[in-house]
Amino acid sequence: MRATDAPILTAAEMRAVEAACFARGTSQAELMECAAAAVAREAARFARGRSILVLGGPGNNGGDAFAAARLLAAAGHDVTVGALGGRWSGAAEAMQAAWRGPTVDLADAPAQPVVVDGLFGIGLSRPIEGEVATAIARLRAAAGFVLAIDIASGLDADTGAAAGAVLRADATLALGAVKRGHLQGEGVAATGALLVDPIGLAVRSEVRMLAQPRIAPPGSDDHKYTRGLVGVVGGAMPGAARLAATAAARGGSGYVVLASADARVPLDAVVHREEIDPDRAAAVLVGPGLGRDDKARRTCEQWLTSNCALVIDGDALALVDVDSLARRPAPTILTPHAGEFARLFGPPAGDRIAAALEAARRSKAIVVLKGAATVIAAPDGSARVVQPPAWLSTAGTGDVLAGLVAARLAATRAPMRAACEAVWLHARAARLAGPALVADDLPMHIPHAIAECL
Ligand SMILES: NC(=O)C1=CN([C@@H]2O[C@H](COP(=O)(O)OP(=O)(O)OC[C@H]3O[C@@H](n4cnc5c(N)ncnc54)[C@H](OP(=O)(O)O)[C@@H]3O)[C@@H](O)[C@H]2O)[C@@H](O)CC1
Ligand SMILES: [K+]
Repeated sequence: MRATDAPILTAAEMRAVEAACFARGTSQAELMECAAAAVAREAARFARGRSILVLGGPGNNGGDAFAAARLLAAAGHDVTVGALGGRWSGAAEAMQAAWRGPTVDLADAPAQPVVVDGLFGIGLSRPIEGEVATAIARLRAAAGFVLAIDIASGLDADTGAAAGAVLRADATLALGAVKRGHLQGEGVAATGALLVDPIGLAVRSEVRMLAQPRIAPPGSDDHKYTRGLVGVVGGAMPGAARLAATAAARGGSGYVVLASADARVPLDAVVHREEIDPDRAAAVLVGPGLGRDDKARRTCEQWLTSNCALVIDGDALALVDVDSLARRPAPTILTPHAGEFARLFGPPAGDRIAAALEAARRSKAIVVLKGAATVIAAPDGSARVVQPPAWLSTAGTGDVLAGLVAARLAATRAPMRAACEAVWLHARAARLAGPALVADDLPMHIPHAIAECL
C-alpha cells in the first residue's frame, strides 16, 4: 500500500512496538511470516514472472528474506538466495532452515533481473564495505528492479545517511511503519517508491506521512470577511508578493489585500492598499520579496509584535529571531527552506524531522521545513511529512506555497491544519501542472486540487 498517512518511526520506536507486540503474545516467527507474506506479494507483483535473487543477511532482515524466498518459490517463481553470514538465531534461524531452494554465498550470487534486498534493515550497525559492497554494486548494476525489505541496505534507519555502500532500491516495502531514514539523507534517492505494510502491528505515532486533507467549503451564510481576509505584505521585489497573492486568492481566501509600494495587482480580484488593517486580516503573509533593508526590518517588527496570525517566509525569516517568535501571542507559521532554517535555528543534524520538531518547540510556531521531503512540525510534537514532486524546485514556488498557507490559515484559523492543507494542495497542483512547471503555472491548478478534497 502507498505510504500516505502511515506512521513514521525511529528504529528505537520500531523496536518498542515490536517488543509490545511480543509481550501481547505474538511470536517472532508469526510476525516474520506476516512480513514475509507482504514482501512476497510485492516481489511477485514487480517480478511479473522474471527470475528473482533474494539476498539474505545475518539478522532478522535476512529472516524476512528467507521466508519470502520460500513463499515465492512455493508460488512458482524461480528463486535463488544469495546469503551473507550464518549466525542466524531465533525466528531468522528457523526461516533459514525452512528454505530448501538454491543458496549461494553473496559474493557468488548470480545476477538476476529482480533482486529482493534482505541484507540489512534497521539493525545496520556499521558501513557496508569490502566484498559485500563489491557484490551489491555488481548485482545492482545487472538488476532491472530492486525491492528493499524494510529499508535499502546501507541506510541508517533514522537519518538516511550512508557511511558506506548502499543497495539503491526501485521500491521499498517498509514493515510496520515508515522509517525516518526513508525520507532524508541518501534515503531520498535510495528508497525508490515507498510502500508500507502494517504487518498486523497497530502503530500509533503523531509523526506521520501527510494524508490528503478534507477541506471544508464555505458555508451558505459566509461572506468575504468571514471566509478570511489575507494580507500579503510586499517589498523590494514585488513579483514574489504578487505570486503569493495569486496563490492566496486561488487557495480559497474570501479577500486578498496586497500591500506594496508597487500598485500592480496580479488579478483584478486582488485589492491593492498602502497598508493592511491588522484588525480585519485573518492571516498576514510577510516575507516574499520583502528585502532585508531597514524598512523591511521595521515592517517585519511591526507584524511580529501584532496580534495577527502570521505566515513568515523568505526574507522575513532572516529578520526574526527565535525568542521573538516564541513570545508572539497569535499563531505563527514559518516556511523556511534548508538555508533559511539553518540561519534561524542552526543547521539541522542528520534527522531533519527531529530538527523541525525541535524548532517548532523552541519558536512555538508551526515549522514547514521545505525540501525533498517537506516536514510540517508543530510545537506539540506532531509532524507530517510529504515528498513533493521534484519539479517544484524552481524559482517562485515557495512564494506560491506561502500564499497558499496564508489562505488556508485565514480559512481554517487552525495553523497545523492550514499548513498541512497548503502543503498537500501545493504538491497536488504541481502534479496537475506537470513536468517543467514554472511557479506562475501553479495557482491555476490549486482550485482543481481543492476540488479533490471537498
Ligand atoms: N521491528 C519489527 O517490528 C520487525 C522487524 N523485522 C525485520 O527485522 C529487521 C531488523 O532485524 P535486526 O534487528 O536483526 O537487524 P538487521 O537489520 O537484520 O541487521 C543486523 C545484523 O546485521 C549485522 N550487521 C549490521 N551492519 C552490518 C554491516 N555493515 N556489515 C555486516 N554486518 C552487519 C549485525 O551484526 P552485529 O552488529 O550484531 O555484529 C547483525 O547480525 C527489520 O529491518 C525487519 O526487516 C520483521 O521481521 C518483523 C517486524
Ligand atoms: K534491506
